[in-house]
Amino acid sequence: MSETGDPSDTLQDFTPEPAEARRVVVLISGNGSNLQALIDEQHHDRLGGEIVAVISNQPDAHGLKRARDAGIDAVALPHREYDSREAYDGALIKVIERHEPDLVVLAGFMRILTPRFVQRFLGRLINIHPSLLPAYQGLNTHARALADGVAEHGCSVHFVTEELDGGPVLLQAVVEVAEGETEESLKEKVHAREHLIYPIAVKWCLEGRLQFADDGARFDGTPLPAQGLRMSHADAAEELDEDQEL
Ligand SMILES: Nc1nc2c(c(=O)[nH]1)N[C@@H](CN(C=O)c1ccc(C(=O)N[C@@H](CCC(=O)O)C(=O)O)cc1)CN2
Ligand SMILES: NCC(=O)N[C@@H]1O[C@H](COP(=O)([O-])[O-])[C@@H](O)[C@H]1O
Repeated sequence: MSETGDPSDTLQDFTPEPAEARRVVVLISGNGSNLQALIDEQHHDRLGGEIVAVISNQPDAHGLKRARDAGIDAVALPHREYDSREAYDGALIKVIERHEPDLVVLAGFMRILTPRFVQRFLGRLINIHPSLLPAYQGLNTHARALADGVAEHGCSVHFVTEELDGGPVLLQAVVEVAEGETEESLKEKVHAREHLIYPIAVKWCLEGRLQFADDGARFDGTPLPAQGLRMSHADAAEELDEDQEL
């Protein structure tokens, strides 16, 4: 972890440590199904690192139970106990830094982060968003996509920047919107693909294959297109299965 805080320093100095030494902190607010997908990959030694803490702004988040059941440090840090977003983010930074993460992963973390927080972890802070960014930034993405009658929807993994859901996209997965699709059925389709691509994105970030740069993101040193790498269901399953064969 670079002391300058400059992401290019952080990433250029990023020499992949052995997998067991790479440390991940996950931030959640709710159910934690994406967290569970990461935990499951870790248990199969396919995550490329270890989840050392799970932190939730919602003390009753089911994801905290998932963390405890997996023997992972589960921390409730209620945002309602702080007078301002800045005060909360300051406390959140301290809790995270105690765990010395190589990567901070937002997995259904429903708080807009302050510039101070983003700059502290820029380049090693990622999020999964339930749309094909740059479409449908923000909340209620499935309902908005259905209301617009789009034929395709999906999910995106991106580096987190100060611009809400505007950071460089790393991976995307596309789902077809069927006739008669409901918000719930579409959410389930997208969730299933999130659970495939997020562990892959985390692994590739920890390995230094996905890297943040001032002009976007890179995969194995090559600049990524604006919508990142599109991963089909088969691509993602193969990537995970390949590791399974190792
Ligand atoms: N500075 C950034 N912060 C966050 C980003 C980001 O890219 N830049 N990604 C989001 C994740 N996110 C969508 O993927 C998201 C989360 C929360 C909200 C939001 O409006 N939150 C409200 C509270 C909503 C609630 O409690 O239900 C708020 O913070 O006031 C929008 C988008 C994570 N943060
Ligand atoms: N804007 C952020 C956002 O909407 N994130 C979305 O919250 C869900 C969390 O589910 P989970 O708690 O079961 O992982 C996921 O679908 C994720 O894409």
